Amino acid sequence: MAHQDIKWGIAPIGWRNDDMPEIGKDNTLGHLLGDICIAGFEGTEVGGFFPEPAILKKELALRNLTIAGKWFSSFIIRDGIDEVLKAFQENCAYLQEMGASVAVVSEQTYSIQGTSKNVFKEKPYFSDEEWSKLAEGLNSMGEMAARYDLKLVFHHHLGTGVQTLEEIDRLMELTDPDKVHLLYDTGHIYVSDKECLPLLKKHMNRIEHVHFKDVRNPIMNACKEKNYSFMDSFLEGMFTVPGDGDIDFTKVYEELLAEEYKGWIVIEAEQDPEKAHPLEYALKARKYLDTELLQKIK
Ligand SMILES: O=C1C[C@@H](O)[C@H](O)[C@@H](O)C1=O
Ligand SMILES: [Co+2]
Repeated sequence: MAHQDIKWGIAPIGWRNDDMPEIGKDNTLGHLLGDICIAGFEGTEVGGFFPEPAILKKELALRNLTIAGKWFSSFIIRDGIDEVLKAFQENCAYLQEMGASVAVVSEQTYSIQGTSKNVFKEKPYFSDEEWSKLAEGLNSMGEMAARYDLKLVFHHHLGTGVQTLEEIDRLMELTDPDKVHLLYDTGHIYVSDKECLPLLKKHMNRIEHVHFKDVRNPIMNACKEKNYSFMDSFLEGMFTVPGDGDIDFTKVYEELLAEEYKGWIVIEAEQDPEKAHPLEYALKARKYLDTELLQKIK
């Protein structure tokens, strides 16, 4: 048992959403960080609205919070690796300055996550040539991340070319395990493949960062029925905090402990903050983690 090896965070996405910047735009950094403290989390990930490092560091230090990582959209297939590395270097320098441990990367070439396309039926697929280009590019990015004391963790995502377990298998096979690690997001793999444990069991040795996102089955099924996009689905309430949906997080957490996972688990539940009060949901998550995971699982 090693509960103490896990750091618990909560992502800004319940307060403000980078995929739809108008959502929760009146929620300030102070409001977010204050809520994170009230709910008893140790840190967060960087949101698009966060200020420059000097200001952010002060706000975090005042509340004894830390930064786990930050999302980076790569377009390796579309733009080529040289172009991507220029922007990624800046991202890594920023994260190193913030004392983060991971650089979260998602390949967004052909992604439909920000479009009105049906997220359940219209995901893109890469050609063999594109897979090779992606893997080569990620290896270079992983090398760069390591130079900044960071681990590159790849984020599989609905509506992208790396969504299903089969696609994650392929990416893991094609990339160097010392350079490219995996971010395990329960919600994305559950909506994609209807289960989340097989990915965890198969690729535990590559997982270096975790997002706990729960899914409400009835809403997911309704969104599928209505051919909803990714954004319409989360606005409808497809995702929620652990304990409030249909994923059994006790099994997930037991497996992480059994495999001696060390690192961050970040609660990440995008919903419309007008409908799902961010602090109320952060407290709901905290209560579930305390009572069902931390106290019961030995
Ligand atoms: O980690 C994430 C970051 C978001 O921007 C993304 O769309 C969300 O679904 C997610 O899992
Ligand atoms: Co995620």
